[in-house]
Amino acid sequence: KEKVKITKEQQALMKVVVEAYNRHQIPQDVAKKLLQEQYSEEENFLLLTEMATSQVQVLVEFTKNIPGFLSLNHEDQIALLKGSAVEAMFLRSAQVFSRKMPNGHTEVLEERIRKSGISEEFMTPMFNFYKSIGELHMMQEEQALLTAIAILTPDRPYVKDQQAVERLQEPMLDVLRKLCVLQHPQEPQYFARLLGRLTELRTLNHYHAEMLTSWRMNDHKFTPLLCEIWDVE
Ligand SMILES: O=C(Nc1ccccc1F)[C@H](C1CCCCC1)n1c(-c2ccc(Cl)cc2)nc2cc(F)c(F)cc21
Repeated sequence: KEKVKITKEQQALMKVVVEAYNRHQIPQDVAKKLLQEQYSEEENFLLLTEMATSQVQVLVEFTKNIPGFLSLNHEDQIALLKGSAVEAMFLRSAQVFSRKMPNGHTEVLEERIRKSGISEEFMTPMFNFYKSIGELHMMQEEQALLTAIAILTPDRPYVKDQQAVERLQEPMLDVLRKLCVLQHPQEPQYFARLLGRLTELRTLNHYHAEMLTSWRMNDHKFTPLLCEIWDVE
């Protein structure tokens, strides 16, 4: 059985990505807000657009710290950000949802989200994803690397130099694979399950524009940044 070993360079890569991931976290805690009180559908929509707008700004800062990203072709940098912003938000939401909370809090949080204004048809796929992320009990190194791997997806629309993106994504996949073997020795399939979540994440991508435009309220206002990043308005 070959002894899996994380090299010095891989340690350094992981450190950079995890520090960037932890540095660029959402300032105010949306879960705490939602647990404090029940908001109207309009207030929830406004909260979502504020959270999502700050999440995009945070994502850009995180991405700039991914080794090699800033050396990519500039149009490709934009294509990768545009292609992954919604996934990064759902991944972040899933991580927020699966955080250990005092008894009963997760149920209240789920209830508040169910009543936030999102139309019923999207609840099942969204909560299935959140629960499947929760079951993985991901460490923050895994969360950070998985987010970086999602951003560095070579086959996003309009990416010209896919090989250059692959060359950045591969080292992340290598260190994540080793980390999974070392942290979850009893679960040889754990790495594959992690990557499977990225596939599930892409399906949520299809729904996101409709989730927003079908929000139970009229006159949906988006920030200019969200109009750029999300396919709305
Ligand atoms: O703020 C949000 N997500 C979010 C965005 C950026 C960074 C961190 C985030 F958590 C929204 C709120 C907004 C206010 C109304 C309820 C949903 N949100 C979603 C979500 C996100 C996007 C769509 Cl289209 C549908 C639901 N899923 C959540 C699960 C949670 F555990 C959570 F705490 C908040 C969550």
